[in-house]
Amino acid sequence: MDERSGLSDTLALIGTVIIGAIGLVFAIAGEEDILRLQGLIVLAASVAAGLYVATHPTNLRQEKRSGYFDGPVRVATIACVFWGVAGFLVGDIIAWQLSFPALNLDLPWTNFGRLRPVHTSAVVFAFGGNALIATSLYVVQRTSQARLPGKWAPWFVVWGYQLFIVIAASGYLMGVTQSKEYAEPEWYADIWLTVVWVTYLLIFLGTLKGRQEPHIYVANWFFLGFIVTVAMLHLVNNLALPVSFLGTQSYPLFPGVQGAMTQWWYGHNAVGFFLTAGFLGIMYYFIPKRAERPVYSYRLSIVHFWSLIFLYIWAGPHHLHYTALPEWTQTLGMTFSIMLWMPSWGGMINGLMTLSGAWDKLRTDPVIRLLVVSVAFYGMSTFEGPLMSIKEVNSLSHYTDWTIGHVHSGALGWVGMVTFGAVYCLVPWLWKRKGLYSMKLVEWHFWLAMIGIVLYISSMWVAGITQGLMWRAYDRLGFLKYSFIETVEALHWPYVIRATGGVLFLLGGLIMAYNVWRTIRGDESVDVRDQPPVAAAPELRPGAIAMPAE
Ligand code: HEM
Ligand code: HEM
Ligand SMILES: [Cu+2]
Repeated sequence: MDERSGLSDTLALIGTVIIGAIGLVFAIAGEEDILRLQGLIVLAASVAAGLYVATHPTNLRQEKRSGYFDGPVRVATIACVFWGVAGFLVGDIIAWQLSFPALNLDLPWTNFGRLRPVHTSAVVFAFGGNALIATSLYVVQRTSQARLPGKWAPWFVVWGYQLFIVIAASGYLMGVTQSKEYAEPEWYADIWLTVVWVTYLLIFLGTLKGRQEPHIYVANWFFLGFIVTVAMLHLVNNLALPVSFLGTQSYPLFPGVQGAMTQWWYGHNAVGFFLTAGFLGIMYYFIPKRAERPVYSYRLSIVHFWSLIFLYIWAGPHHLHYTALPEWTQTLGMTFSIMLWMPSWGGMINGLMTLSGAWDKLRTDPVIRLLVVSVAFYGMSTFEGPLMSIKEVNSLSHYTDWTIGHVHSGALGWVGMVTFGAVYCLVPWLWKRKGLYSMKLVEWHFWLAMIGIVLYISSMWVAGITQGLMWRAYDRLGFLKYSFIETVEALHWPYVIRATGGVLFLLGGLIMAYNVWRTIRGDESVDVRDQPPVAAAPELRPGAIAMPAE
């Protein structure tokens, strides 16, 4: 064992001891049951991590010789599938609750209010976040021809992130929330995420620094943009003062309309950088790789990147139309949202046209189909978004299920499908299998998810527009034509249809989990002939990006 690896083991051990000590303090002195319980979880996790580090001393030189650092990527891939299924399940439960309120069961931890953030965090941060961690750490190594730095840091990122998810979700179930959408976890979970995220940034940058390729492939720009911006958003939006360092509650630093603006600057850019930029990184690697075609226009991909990040950051006020926010701010948000349409569609065209000369693969390879359909949904939701940001349209759509439909055309259609495609590519590559266990099952997954999405978003358009029009209907004397409860009753059937779509989408997710499990277990592929040979295409390089045949 050389000196440096000895040092990294010692540092890792010190880290686990510090974290374990913090867990112990919360477990003993926490002022609320939930904080004591979470302290115990942290303590148990650190003890397990500490034991593992202590019994697995490293030999860095030998590790380096073993090539890419893929253990953490494998864990994140499995976590993505696991949390995906969990998140879809909770989403469908709350969808049925909206159709049949009795399903709230009159218990605090099963009611809609607590389960909704469990759903949103599970799908966005746990399913989506693990997909991004897995793909970014996979892609940056391949396109840089370099190994992730450190011995324990990449493991810390992946397991530390899972711990954050467990702390956040257990908190929601027991009623802990700071009531900021998509940023519900309280101060202590936020601090933990900051530590994990900064480590993520450092290992990503470290890999780029050690790259053997002079050029930084465009997917890495998108991943880096996502990591850096999410760090900034997370820090600013979560500035808060805890009531007590041994209690869960805190107060945000920004009051009133400034608080609202900060929240939606965050919320909107969580969409822009988490759910969009990061997943575009996936698109720019996995589509060319799977199709064995160069990116249609590398120049356009660079323009796509810079225009996207420049425009997205200003569009947040479209979430606060007709509020106390100054008029000019709302107009600014609307203007930038409309401009966003262009780079978004430029990117969509770039993704779709990458298939030029390989369109037949759409017929033969359901994995390519998942990836390509996701790009089509990207185009659809980024057309709908600018439309909804126009104040006159928003006056109808805001507060209605139209927004929920828009969210899920992006979330199920774009984020979901592109992730499924990436997972189906990654699993045979990471576990060095000849192919997936079954392509037929991928085909099934594709169709179940597709029909699920169509049911979801079409029912929400109907629900949203019905709701919006009923709310603004007046009678001859100027009275509201409908009482609120009548508008709720009108939504029953659309809600049932949405929840049915959710069942199909969930079934697709379960099929994926089964297929992934059989592939990892090493079961003989039932239809390996129908699959592209694993790792046939050379790695994407700057030159090869234009010419993957090189
Ligand atoms: C089986 C699949 C899914 C079902 C049945 C489902 C269902 C739901 C339901 C019922 C809501 C609450 C709507 C309301 O408050 O009126 C919701 C909200 C939400 N879901 Fe899903 N969902 C699913 C998958 C996903 C996925 C994969 C993502 C993201 C990648 C996602 C992201 C969101 C977000 C961001 C919200 C909050 C929307 C807002 O506040 O405007 N969902 N979902
Ligand atoms: C050019 C791109 C886009 C623009 C301009 C845009 C614009 C908008 C607008 C105007 C709203 C409604 C705000 C309101 O009335 O409250 C909205 C909501 C939302 N959009 Fe988009 N959108 C875009 C793309 C996307 C994509 C690709 C996704 C998902 C991957 C997405 C996810 C969401 C979510 C989660 C919300 C609901 C936020 C909430 O109220 O909780 N958007 N978007
Ligand atoms: Cu937005």
